[in-house]
Amino acid sequence: MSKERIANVNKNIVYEAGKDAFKKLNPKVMARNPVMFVVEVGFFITLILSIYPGVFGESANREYNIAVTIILFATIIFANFAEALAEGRGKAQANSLKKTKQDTKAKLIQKDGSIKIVDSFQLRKGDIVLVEANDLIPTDGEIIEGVAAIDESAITGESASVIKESGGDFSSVTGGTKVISDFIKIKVSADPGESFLDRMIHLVEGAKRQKTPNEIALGTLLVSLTIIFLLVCTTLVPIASYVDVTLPTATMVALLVCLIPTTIGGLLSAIGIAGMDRVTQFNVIAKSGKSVEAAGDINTIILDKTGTITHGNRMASDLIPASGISQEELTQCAVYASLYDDTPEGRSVVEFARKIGVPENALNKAGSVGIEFSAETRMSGTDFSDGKRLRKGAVDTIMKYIEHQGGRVPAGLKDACDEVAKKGGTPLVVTEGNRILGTIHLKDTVKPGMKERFEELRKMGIKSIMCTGDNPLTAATIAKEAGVDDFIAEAKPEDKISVIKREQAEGKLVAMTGDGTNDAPALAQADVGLAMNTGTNAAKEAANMVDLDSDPTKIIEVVSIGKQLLMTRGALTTFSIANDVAKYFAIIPAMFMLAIPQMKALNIMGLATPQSAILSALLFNAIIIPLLIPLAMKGVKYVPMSASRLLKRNLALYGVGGVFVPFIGIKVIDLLLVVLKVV
Ligand SMILES: Nc1ncnc2c1ncn2[C@@H]1O[C@H](COP(=O)(O)OP(=O)(O)OP(=O)(O)O)[C@@H](O)[C@H]1O
Ligand SMILES: [K+]
Ligand SMILES: [Mg+2]
Repeated sequence: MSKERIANVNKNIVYEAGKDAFKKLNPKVMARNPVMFVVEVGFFITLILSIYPGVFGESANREYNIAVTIILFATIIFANFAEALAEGRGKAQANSLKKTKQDTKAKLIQKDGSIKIVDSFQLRKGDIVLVEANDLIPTDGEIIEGVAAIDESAITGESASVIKESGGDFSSVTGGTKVISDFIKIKVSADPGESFLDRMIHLVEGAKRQKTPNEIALGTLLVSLTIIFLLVCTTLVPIASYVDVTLPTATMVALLVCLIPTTIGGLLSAIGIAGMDRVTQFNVIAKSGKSVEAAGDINTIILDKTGTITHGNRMASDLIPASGISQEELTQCAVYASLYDDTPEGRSVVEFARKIGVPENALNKAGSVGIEFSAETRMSGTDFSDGKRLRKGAVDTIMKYIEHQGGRVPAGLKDACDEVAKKGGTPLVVTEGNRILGTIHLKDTVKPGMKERFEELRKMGIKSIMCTGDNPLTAATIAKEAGVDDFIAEAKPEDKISVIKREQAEGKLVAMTGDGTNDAPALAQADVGLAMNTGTNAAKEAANMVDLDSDPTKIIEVVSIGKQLLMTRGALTTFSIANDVAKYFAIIPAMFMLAIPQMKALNIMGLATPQSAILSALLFNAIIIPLLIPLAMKGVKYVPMSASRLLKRNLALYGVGGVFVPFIGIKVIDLLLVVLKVV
C-alpha cells in the first residue's frame, strides 16, 4: 500500500465517520454491543420522559430529563464515532484499491493458440493468458512461461520492479500489478472475486471482521458487569423508598449508565480495528484479528532459509569436478541434468554453462524425460532412452541414492561440498548412474540487517529457529551469519510441521515465516503464519498474513502491534472499571443527601447539588470516550520488558489513574455547571 495512501486520518475520513456514527444508531446494529445498547434503551426512556415528563407518575422535571437525554445521546454517538473512525481508514484504503482493480482486458490464449481479448472478470482458474510489456496483469496466477520485470507498486507501494519467472518460488503474480518489460504467460489461479486484491479489499473494508476469542471473552465480562449493575440499580429503588427517597427515573438511568463499563464498551471494537489497521500500515496484510493478537503472545518463530533469511535467488556460480572427472564431463552432465528443471536453480545451471561457452547445439533433448525437483525428493534430473540417468540434488539425498545403486563416494567430494557450504552456498551433487561427477556451487546471500533484527526478537523473549531443506553445514553458516538462535537442517516439509507441533505441545505459540510451496503446510499449522509476497500462491493461501515487502523480520512489528493491541485493551478496561467505581462514590451520596443529611459526610467532592453531581458524572462518562479515541487508535506504548513488570506498571498507571481522573473531571465539570448557571 503506498505511503501516501495510508496517509493519516484526514478530514474526509472524520466527516464520513461522523455520518456513520448516526447510521450506527439503528438498534439492530447497536444490539451487537450490549453495553452501548443498554445506553440506547436508557436514552429512549429519558426521551419519552422529556416529552411526557409525568408518564411514569413522577413529578415533572422536564429540563433535567432533557439534559440527561442529550448527554446519553452524545455518549452513544461518541462510541459509534470511535468505531466508525477506526473503520474509516480501511474504507479509504479499500476505495483506492478498488481503483487499482479497474476492469482490465486480458489476452486469453485459446486452445488453438489464438488470442482472444476478454474482460478480466471472465477469467477462471486454469485459463492461460498472455501479458506483455505495459499490460496490467488481469488476475492472480503462476507464470508458466517467460521472465518479466513487474511493477508491483499498486499492491506493495514499492516502486522498484521485481523479476518474476516460471518455476520455483518466484513464479506467482498478483492481479493489478504491471508487466514493464518482456512478456509472460500465466495460468490463472483465482476465480473472479477471490483474487488477492479482492481479498485485500474485503479485509481493509472490515467486511469479514470477526470478533477474536479474546474480544468475545472480554465482551462476556462486560455483559456480566452490566447485568450486575442493572440489579444494583433496581434494588436501589425499594431501598430508597424505605428511607422515603423517590429516585427519578432519569436519575436511575444516569446512574446505571455511569456504572456500566461504557468507556471500554464504546472503544472495544475501535481498539481491535485500529490494531489490524496498524498491521496494514506496515505493509502486512492480516487475514484475521485473531492472528494479530496471537502474534502478541508468540514465544517461538520458525523461519525457512532460502528466500526468507537469504535473498533466495540461488545461482550456479561454480562447478567442481570430482577426482578423475574432467571439467567438460561435469559441465555437460550438470547441464543435461537440468534440461527439464524449471526451477531458478536448474535454469541457472544451464545459464552458467552458456556463459562459460558450452555451445547451444550441444543441448540435445532427443529421447529424454525430465525428473522434476520436489522438496520431498530433493533432487532432479534427466533419463535418456539409452539408459543414461543423470541426477543432481542435495548432498545427503545423493549419497543415499548412490549407496542404493552400489556406487561409491569419491575421496574429496565431502571436502568440496563442505567448502561450498562453509561459504553459505548450497552444494548440489551431480551423478551419472552410480558415478559421482562433482559439485555445483549455488550461491546465495543473507538479506541485510538480519542480525540486529533477531537480537530485537531475543529482547522480546522470542526464540528464532531456522528450518531449512539445505545441508547442516550451509545451514550452520547462514544461521551464524543471520544470528538466529537455533537451526534445523535437511528438513522436509513434514519436518517443518513437526518442529512447530513440538513447540506447540510445550504450550508455546509459534509463528512461521516462509515463501515456498514446501512451507505451505507449516504456515497453516503455525499460530501465526507470515508469507512473503514474493513467495508462491500456495504459501500465501496457507498463511494468515502476507508481508508485501517480503521481509521475514517484519514479524517483529507484527508482534509489537499484537502486544500493543492486547495491552491497550487491558489498559482501557482497567481504566474504564476504575472510573466506574469512582463515579459510584460521586453519585450515591448526592442521591441520598437531601433525605439523609448524614450522607453529606460522604459528599467528599463537595458537589453543588444532587442534580449537578449526576449530570457532571454523566457528562464525564460521555466525554471520556472521545478523549480516549487517540489512545485507542494509536495504542499504548510498548517497550520490551518482562510481562510481570509490564502488568504492574499498567495496573498502577491505568488502575490508580482510573480512580482519580474521574474525581477531578467530575469536580471540574460541576464547577463549570455552577459558573455557567446550568444548575
Ligand atoms: N532444482 C533442484 N534440483 C535438485 N536439487 C535441488 C534443487 N533445488 C534445490 N535442491 C536441493 O534440495 C534441497 C531442498 O530444497 P528446498 O527448496 O526444499 O529447501 P530450501 O529452499 O533449500 O530451504 P528452505 O526451506 O530454507 O527454503 C536444497 O537445499 C538443495 O540441496
Ligand atoms: K460507565
Ligand atoms: Mg524455500
